[in-house]
Amino acid sequence: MGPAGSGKSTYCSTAMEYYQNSKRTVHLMNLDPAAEKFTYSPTIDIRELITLEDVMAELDYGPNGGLLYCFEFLMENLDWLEEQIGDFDDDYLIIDCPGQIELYTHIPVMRQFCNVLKNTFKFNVVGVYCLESQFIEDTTKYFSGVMSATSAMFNLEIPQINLLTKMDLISKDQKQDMEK
Ligand SMILES: Nc1nc2c(ncn2[C@@H]2O[C@H](COP(=O)(O)OP(=O)(O)OP(=O)(O)O)[C@@H](O)[C@H]2O)c(=O)[nH]1
Repeated sequence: MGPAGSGKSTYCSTAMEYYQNSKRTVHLMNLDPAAEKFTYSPTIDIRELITLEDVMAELDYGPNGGLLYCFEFLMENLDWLEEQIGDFDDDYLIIDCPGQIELYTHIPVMRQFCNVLKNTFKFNVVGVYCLESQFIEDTTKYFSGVMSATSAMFNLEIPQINLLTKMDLISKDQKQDMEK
């Protein structure tokens, strides 16, 4: 999870490759009903159940209301999800989430989804919150990002790893400052 463009999909496909190379069985789910293209092929794709585009066209919703509708629709159609993950047993499942941070910080849908994964499907759920490392150049942006990550952690009530992404774009001087 994390803001739009923070590197979530890139992290998911890299993690997927890592697990596959370590001979673990791993699946990848796209949970973004508005996703257009991927750097990976998802095993499970919410867009097979519902897409934001269809909701906006058919119900005349805006993007935010449409996204909420998609999540509510998913929660009402858990038999679809059960069919998709029915025989995963002890496999790993990486879930690539949408970039609207309000889903993690103050709207209950993602928390409900995590509860379903934990209580109904018996997964051990861990959140990975992606934050662009360039934010450390700007105190306001950095603190705002850190507070959003903290808010997600409190709201979702799952163990959370906070990840600074795009470290290759950080200058040598900034890296040295970080290490101090
Ligand atoms: N240089 C650099 N670019 C990266 C890195 N990770 C992601 N990017 C680039 O950042 C852009 C956004 O990355 P995505 O992985 O699509 O980000 P996202 O959070 O999934 O984006 P949304 O799905 O739109 O919310 C893409 O152009 C990536 O190639 C990184 O570690 N280094």
